[in-house]
Amino acid sequence: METAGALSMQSIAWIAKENVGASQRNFARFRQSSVATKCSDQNAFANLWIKRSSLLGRSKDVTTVKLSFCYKNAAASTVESESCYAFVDEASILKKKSQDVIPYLNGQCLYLVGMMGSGKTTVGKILAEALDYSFFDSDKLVEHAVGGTSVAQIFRDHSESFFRDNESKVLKELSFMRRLVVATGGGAVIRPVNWISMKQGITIWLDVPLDALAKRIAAVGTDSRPLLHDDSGDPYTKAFMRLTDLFEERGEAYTQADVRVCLQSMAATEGHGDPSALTPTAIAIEALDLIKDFLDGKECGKRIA
Ligand SMILES: Nc1ncnc2c1ncn2[C@@H]1O[C@H](COP(=O)(O)OP(=O)(O)OP(=O)(O)O)[C@@H](O)[C@H]1O
Ligand SMILES: O=C(O)C1=C[C@@H](O)[C@@H](O)[C@H](O)C1
Repeated sequence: METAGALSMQSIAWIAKENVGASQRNFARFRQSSVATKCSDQNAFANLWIKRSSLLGRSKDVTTVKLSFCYKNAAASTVESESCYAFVDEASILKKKSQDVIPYLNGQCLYLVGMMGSGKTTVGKILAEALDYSFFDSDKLVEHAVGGTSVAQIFRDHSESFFRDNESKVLKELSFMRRLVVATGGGAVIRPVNWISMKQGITIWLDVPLDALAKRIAAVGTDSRPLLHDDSGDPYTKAFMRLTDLFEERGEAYTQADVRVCLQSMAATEGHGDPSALTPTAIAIEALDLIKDFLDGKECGKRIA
């Protein structure tokens, strides 16, 4: 179709959530005036349908785009329709979303909280690069502060509470800084004093189902994770059992975060239901969306008050 050919790749390289309207199975309608203006017939208007998974930034390369045209005076609502392929790449989406969120952030730090293995380091580094922030891992800072030994060794040579005291000191020092993404230790949320430090910035909970966490941890082993290492059994089962206990103790604490990135919900929105299929970049993109919503809400609150 001639008009479908007029749809430029540029026009769909970026899909803002607020432009997404009604949805069909696996497709979402994308309202964009530039598409309609590319319609050669002034009496027609266009609907652009983009594969839903692309909206989460998951499709790395090609996505299906359906373009349908409705003529204002026609009896049938849709008289022409065409499918084509377009490139929607995660990197451009991440870049665009981070540019959008930077003015709202105004240099505030981001603190990633979540269970061990939830991706705080992996997603944190992606966010830091996209926002042109510095990345810090609080576990690494504690290791450095205690003379360069590993977290596991600190637990062995000293105690968990010695580790936690140093973790609180590190978080307090970071709270005076700006333009940082901090991956916190999985247990940082249990001390209220740490929330006072982290709430100087924006707190983001990476909420990953325990089953997916146990799979990730089993894949890399539990040597570096002292709280998981002592139990016996196969790596997946011992990780899953211990994570379940820890989550019972801490689940509530994570809900204090300003923003919750729920991988189960993301996977459900994508239609496949598998949180393990979500890329770290897609998770970072979702985090940026939610951070912007959170900061928008704060601004609205200020205006209303
Ligand atoms: N979205 C993802 N999909 C698949 N694997 C992932 C994803 N995010 C992280 N991983 C993998 O999971 C493991 C744990 O990730 P990462 O170190 O980022 O988590 P963490 O929350 O910082 O962990 P910890 O609190 O124990 O330091 C790594 O092997 C990483 O490559
Ligand atoms: O979940 C936890 O309590 C921990 C997570 C790691 O990041 C480390 O901070 C340490 O192993 C404790």
